[in-house]
Amino acid sequence: RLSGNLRAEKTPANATNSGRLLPPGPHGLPILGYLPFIGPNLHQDFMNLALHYGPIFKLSLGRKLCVVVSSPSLAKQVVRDHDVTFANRNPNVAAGVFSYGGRDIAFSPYGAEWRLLRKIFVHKMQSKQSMDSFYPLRRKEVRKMVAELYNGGGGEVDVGRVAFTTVIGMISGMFWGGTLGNGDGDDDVAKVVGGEFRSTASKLVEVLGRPNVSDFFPILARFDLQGVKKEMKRVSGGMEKIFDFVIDRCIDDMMNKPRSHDDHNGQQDFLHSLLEFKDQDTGNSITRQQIKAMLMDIVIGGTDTSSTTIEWAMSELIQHPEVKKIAQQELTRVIGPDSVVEESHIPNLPFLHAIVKETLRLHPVAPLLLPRCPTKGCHVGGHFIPEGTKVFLNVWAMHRDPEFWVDPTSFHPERFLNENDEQPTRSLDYLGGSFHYLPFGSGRRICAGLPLGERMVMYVLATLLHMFDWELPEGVVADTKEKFGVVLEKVNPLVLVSRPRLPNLSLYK
Ligand code: HEM
Repeated sequence: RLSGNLRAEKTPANATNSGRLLPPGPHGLPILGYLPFIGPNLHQDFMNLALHYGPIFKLSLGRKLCVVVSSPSLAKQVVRDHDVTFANRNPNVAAGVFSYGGRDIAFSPYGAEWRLLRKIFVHKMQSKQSMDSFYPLRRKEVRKMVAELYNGGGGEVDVGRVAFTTVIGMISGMFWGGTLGNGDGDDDVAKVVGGEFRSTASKLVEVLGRPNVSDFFPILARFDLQGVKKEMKRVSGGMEKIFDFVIDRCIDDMMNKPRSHDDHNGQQDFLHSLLEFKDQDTGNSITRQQIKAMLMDIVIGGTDTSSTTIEWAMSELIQHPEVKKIAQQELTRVIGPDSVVEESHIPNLPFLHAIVKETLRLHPVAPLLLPRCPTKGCHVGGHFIPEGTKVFLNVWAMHRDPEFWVDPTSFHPERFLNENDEQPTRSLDYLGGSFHYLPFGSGRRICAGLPLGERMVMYVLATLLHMFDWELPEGVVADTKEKFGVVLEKVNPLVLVSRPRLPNLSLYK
């Protein structure tokens, strides 16, 4: 549990003398810094250090100076008061490879290119109109998931895997559904591309999460001692080939059948929109490399984040059957026992929203967000943070701080229901103005895919709970052991058995 130390934001006695006093922190060893003392779960180690050194501390990981911020008021200074200074990233070597040296949205430096890419992404893919028009594609994947679970006949189900397959199917449909379909039609090429896309996407995330000595000792980076860079080049090269293939098909398609691809309620797939894009002010298009970098971001930022959240939610629910029961009662009330879930039902499910919020509080998939990097020296909480420092916001610790949360380590979705809970809850981005709940980050670099992430998580979770009853297999005990990586995963994948819950079995086919 957190102690008062975490909240004691002491102003250092000599801060005014030097004006450049770094935060306190452990010394570590020469050259290696604190690296040998860090365990696999960085977010937990950082919380323990915060208990000792306070809500802002520094440590060296190899040659890299890092600062960790663990209180909402200091987080606010970083992401709001000094938002522009901290709107830069510090990509590790593997991220540098897949993003073409930071030419994507997630890792490009704050500036005109980032603004343009983010604007295109948000307008073309995340606007309500686009989201609504892509709904048939999401629905198709959810229906497929239901049929597969039903046809599995109650065997054991790896919930994270099912969620991942569904989410990646939704994403590929939105990318190039108008060009290739989702790979489940008759087109053999589409099938191969779809299958390869799924396996390459998994591999990409896995390589990105590998610890890499080059990240801590830039001087050694050119030797690529563990071969992470080489492996990332190989895997992202594979993904690039898929993107190139589909982009070429899409261009052919546009030349042969101009403006014909509007088969999703008048909305083209995302790739068509990107290829047709022209900046209103400059008339410029975006380059093929920028398109591919953006697609990489969506694959990496949008898949595991969403499917892992679904797995964590199911994991908590299986350990809290009373909460699962209330959620299923809400679903029956809103949707009825003779209908499947539609996205239009989602705003009317406040209790399910509360479950997802509580899941993201206890298991934020990015417990340290994506690290920020100040473009110039800056003061936070009276301490000096030099330019180029890697700055982590430990939201995992903030989400468990007893100053802000009653009984913080327990799963209580009710805490997110308030006197307005009669009103439909519309967004996971609740607490917009406060800084003790930041599962999607905050400020200019807040998650660019929040609307889509929210829709996918809510829709898949609602369907799993409405259509099926879930239990642990005989003799299996549930747990919530977590593993730090690109996303905060479960150590032991959640395996459950399912049984149809609705009487009308034709709804499962
Ligand atoms: C449950 C789902 C998701 C969670 C919890 C999540 C969380 C996050 C977090 C914590 C960040 C870093 C924010 C910061 O530094 O302040 C982020 C960034 C980002 N996310 Fe998500 N994300 C989710 C889904 C998605 C989806 C579905 C997409 C795309 C389709 C996406 C695309 C991105 C991108 C492009 C960025 C970088 C934004 C920038 O640097 O400007 N995310 N996300």
